[in-house]
Amino acid sequence: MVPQDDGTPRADHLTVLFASQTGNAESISRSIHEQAQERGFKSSHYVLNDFAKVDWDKEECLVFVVSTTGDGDPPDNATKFWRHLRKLKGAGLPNAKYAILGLGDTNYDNFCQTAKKLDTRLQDLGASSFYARGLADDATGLEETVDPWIKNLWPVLAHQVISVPTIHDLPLPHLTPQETHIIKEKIYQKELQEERQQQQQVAGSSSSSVEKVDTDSIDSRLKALSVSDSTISTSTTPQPTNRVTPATGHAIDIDLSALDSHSSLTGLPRVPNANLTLTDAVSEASQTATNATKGGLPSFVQSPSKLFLAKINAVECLTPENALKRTLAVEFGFEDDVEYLPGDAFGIWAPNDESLVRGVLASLAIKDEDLIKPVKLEGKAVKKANLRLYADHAMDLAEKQKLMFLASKQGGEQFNAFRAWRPTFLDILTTFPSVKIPLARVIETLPPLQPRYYSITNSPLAKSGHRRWSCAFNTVEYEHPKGIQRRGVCTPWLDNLSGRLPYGKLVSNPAPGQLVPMFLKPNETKFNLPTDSLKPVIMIGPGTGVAPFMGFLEHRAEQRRIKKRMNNVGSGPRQDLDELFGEMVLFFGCRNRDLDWLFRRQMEEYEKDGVLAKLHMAVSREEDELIRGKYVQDVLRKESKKIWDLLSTKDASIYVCGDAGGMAKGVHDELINILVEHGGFEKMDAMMELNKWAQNKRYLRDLWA
Ligand SMILES: Cc1cc2nc3c(=O)[nH]c(=O)nc-3n(C[C@H](O)[C@H](O)[C@H](O)COP(=O)(O)O)c2cc1C
Repeated sequence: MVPQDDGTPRADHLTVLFASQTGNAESISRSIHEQAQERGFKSSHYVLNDFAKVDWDKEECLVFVVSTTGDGDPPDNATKFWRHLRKLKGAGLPNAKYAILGLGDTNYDNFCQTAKKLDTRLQDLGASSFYARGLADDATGLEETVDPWIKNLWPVLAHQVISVPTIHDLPLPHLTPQETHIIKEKIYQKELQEERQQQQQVAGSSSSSVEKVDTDSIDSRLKALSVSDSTISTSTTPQPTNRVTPATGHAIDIDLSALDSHSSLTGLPRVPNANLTLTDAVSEASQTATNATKGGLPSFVQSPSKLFLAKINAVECLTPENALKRTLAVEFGFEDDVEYLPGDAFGIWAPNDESLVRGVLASLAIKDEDLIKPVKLEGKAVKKANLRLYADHAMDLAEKQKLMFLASKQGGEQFNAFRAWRPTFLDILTTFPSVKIPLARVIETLPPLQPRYYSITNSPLAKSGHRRWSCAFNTVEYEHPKGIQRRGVCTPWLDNLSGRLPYGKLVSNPAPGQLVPMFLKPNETKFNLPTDSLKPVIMIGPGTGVAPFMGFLEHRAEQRRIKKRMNNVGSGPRQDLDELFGEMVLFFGCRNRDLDWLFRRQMEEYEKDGVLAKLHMAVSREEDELIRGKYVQDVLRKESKKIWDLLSTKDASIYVCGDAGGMAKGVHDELINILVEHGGFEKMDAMMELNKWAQNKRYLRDLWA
């Protein structure tokens, strides 16, 4: 155990174990393990029969996800473990603290027997439970228990296991909002005046104030955003019309070989309760429609913080056709002033794909699209209880039988295979075309739309920075392993709104009149520039992980500009900029510099102007990759001496943003190596030191799966 700042001892890692017959417990436990890693816990994942790989004497924090099979029996991949557990004597596990999530089905007599027995046995062996046992019922839908159990596990786990924080803590501004305002007032007064004049001129020549582009010298900012040969144009993109072609769904093959026509299906979930009437749904929809015409949200959606209706100021495509990923930079503008910091993010409420909505309407023979708009039609988690509901509404007997089979205990394997296709709601309707579900039931059984989050890439200190947010993202469109094209919700929507621009093309005001509902998501960790501006900043962000760092760099450029101007007013002593601000070092990674070096021009300019002390590139698919280093962690290794100097002599802070998997782990390991190699730490001490830095917000990570 490791004593923490608050004196509570915590384990240094977490072990997630599972027992699963048909794959549910396995995938749930894997998801817990992956989420734990994303949240900065060191976590391992084992099937229970591999118990010998676990050092039971040392294990201090265990999470079990176990199902029950047969007649209250443990799954096959836990039987060896079960025997081992029976043989253990006395208080064999005095140090262990554990949590158990059981999966079962109330249609069986021995509901969640494995979980219950495991709980009792662990207590007998001296282990103690640190979190209430969860028992999920496949009859009503596992997710009803599993989702909240996992959600509430994290805060409890934080008291059990040490972690490197990855979600944002309270923001700590370099300048307070008041200071920002005062400085802006003084320095920008003239510029703001010019800007207002400019806006008045444009307003005078524009008939609609809503469609008016924020003329905050937009062309110059767009140019600043763009690669040098960008073509800037104002969009003539056609607006979404009612003539969108309905999408076609994919019929999914279901293997019925295990369906024995003589035996009956058991373990069927209960049909979800019907609470919503069509009258409610219609009134909900009319409210939504009213809101929608105002550019607002469906009425049931609670925006986590104040909602802004933003215009799309500009869009630019940052990558050419032959790049692996299509990356867009988008700038949104709004009329209110908003206080935020580089490192903050914003959420967007994007609508369902219009053609998908139309496909569903056509399939269910419904006209009123407002009714279907607020529910999530893209598929991720198909629920057995919903399939059971659809079976009740299938006109065709063969389809009804297939749906019942998928929802039953006997069809467990086929259900998992079906779910692996990630079917959209339209795919389900296409697979079972005779299903005609009443609209109210569709609305209440599908989950609501979710916001999507993006890191802000600009600074509030820049001109009109408090009235615009920029971001950069890869458009999510991919081929599912089964050969189906799948796409995200928000990124293709924004891409389509701007007419799917080619590389190097930048469009201002691409969707006149289109208002995008969005809200600020302030940092919850201190993933902001250090309060002490003299502290060096080491930024590690390959791919779109560089997004918040572009905000950091613009902020620092503005801070330097403000100081420079201050140097030129009044009679005080001149200050050397490099003495006022610590070094900023960026480690950026891409595949090929000609294809996906995002924000290249800005990075080069920042480096030339001294804002960025050094840009370190890692390129993974170029011939000289061996010279440069393939991944950011390779380049970190090459620069290890310099990094150690910044850390040991100047108290530098480290920021990592991007993929929670390989990259974050590789970087973490490399930082440990640096501490060992140059700082003389033992490996274990180096790990502890990094954890301490994470607690002190000197080592910050903003990661995604
Ligand atoms: C053949 C079979 C027998 C089952 N027996 C039980 C049981 O005795 N008690 C129980 O609570 N659940 C029982 N279940 C339900 C499963 O535990 C439940 O469907 C669980 O989600 C399966 O998880 P898994 O895929 O990880 O094995 C049984 C399921 C099957 C297919």
